[in-house]
Amino acid sequence: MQFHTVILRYLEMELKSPFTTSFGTMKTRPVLLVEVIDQDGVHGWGEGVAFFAPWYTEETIETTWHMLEAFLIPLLFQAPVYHPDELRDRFSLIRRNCMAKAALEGAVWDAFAKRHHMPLHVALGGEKQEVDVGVSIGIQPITNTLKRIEQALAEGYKRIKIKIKPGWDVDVVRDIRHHFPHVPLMVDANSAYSLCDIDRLKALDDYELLMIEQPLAVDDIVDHAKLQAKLQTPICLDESICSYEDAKRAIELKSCRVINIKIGRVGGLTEAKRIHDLCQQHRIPVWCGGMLEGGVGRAHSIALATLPHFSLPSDTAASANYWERDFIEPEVTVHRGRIFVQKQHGIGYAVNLAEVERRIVRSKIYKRSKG
Ligand SMILES: O=C(O)CCC(=O)C1=CC=C[C@@H](O)[C@@H]1C(=O)O
Ligand SMILES: [Mg+2]
Repeated sequence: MQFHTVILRYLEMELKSPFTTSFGTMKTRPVLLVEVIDQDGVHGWGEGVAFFAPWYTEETIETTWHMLEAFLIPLLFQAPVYHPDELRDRFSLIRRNCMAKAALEGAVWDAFAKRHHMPLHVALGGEKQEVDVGVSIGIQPITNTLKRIEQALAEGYKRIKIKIKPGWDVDVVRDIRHHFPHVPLMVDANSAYSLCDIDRLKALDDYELLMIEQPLAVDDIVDHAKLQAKLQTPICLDESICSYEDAKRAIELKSCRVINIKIGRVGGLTEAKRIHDLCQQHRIPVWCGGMLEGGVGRAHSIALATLPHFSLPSDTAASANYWERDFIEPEVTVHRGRIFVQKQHGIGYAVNLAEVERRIVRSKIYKRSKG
């Protein structure tokens, strides 16, 4: 495939309700849509998942745009792509900037699958026809939290994740367990703790949590190993794992017992697959994390979650969990906690350009120069 056109579109999406984590509250979600077009007019779609501010990783929507414009799109135009796996090497000239790489690589994967007349999940080697789904609930007053959990369970979600931070942890989990003694429950701290908080984290061992996600700093896999040795509850790493090498080190050091794989955080589907395969070899359970994506990003995550070793519910809730109206057709729906994987070629969902236009902040077309 020789790509000759890339279109970047920056949208702002209003969340149905604000989402609060240990680092702040989000009401509006910026989305960077990437469209690639090859020599035969095959289109592919990708989504950049960075936020406005660099509080989850160091990337933001603006740094992503810059990296794409200044470096990654020129690298894509430089030579044909026979298989999307090649982009991992081609982009390795650029350090990190994983979300920028993943946005463009994802669009190429979609085009590749469409060109070969197959659904993206088949192109990736995925086998499942449906994926199990959980829901992630932001920090909010306990009565609202309990109500949200009840509603999510009524909708069939297979696992509940709540966000915690120091001062919003053990008491909340105790309350939840009181009302929902047997619900599959986990917590996500987004790095809000240090080893000094070990007693507080150990107190969570009493509540049969599936896992504690990213309790310590993003670069603290050594401390995570010390913590995991003292906790019964499995630690799941999220922000700490940005590559295959990170996953390898975390497994060797026993820093975690579960890994959350997010396509954007690890630099694309090819790297996500490598981490999946590594975890499969080491019998480390994995699940597909979410970034409050729009429909295109969610479609990529659903395809990834069909790989055989994704054994725990994904953070890929229904479109209606986040938006009044998503910009894909059909929207993502969840039935009894499962998403049925689309059979159409590529990501399996069409981009609704009218819905995209409604939210557009700016867009730009990049053309390959001839010769
Ligand atoms: O997309 C979803 O539903 C998952 C939402 C979620 O839990 C997260 C989204 C974005 C950043 C984080 O706060 C968080 C996570 O860490 O997994
Ligand atoms: Mg997380």
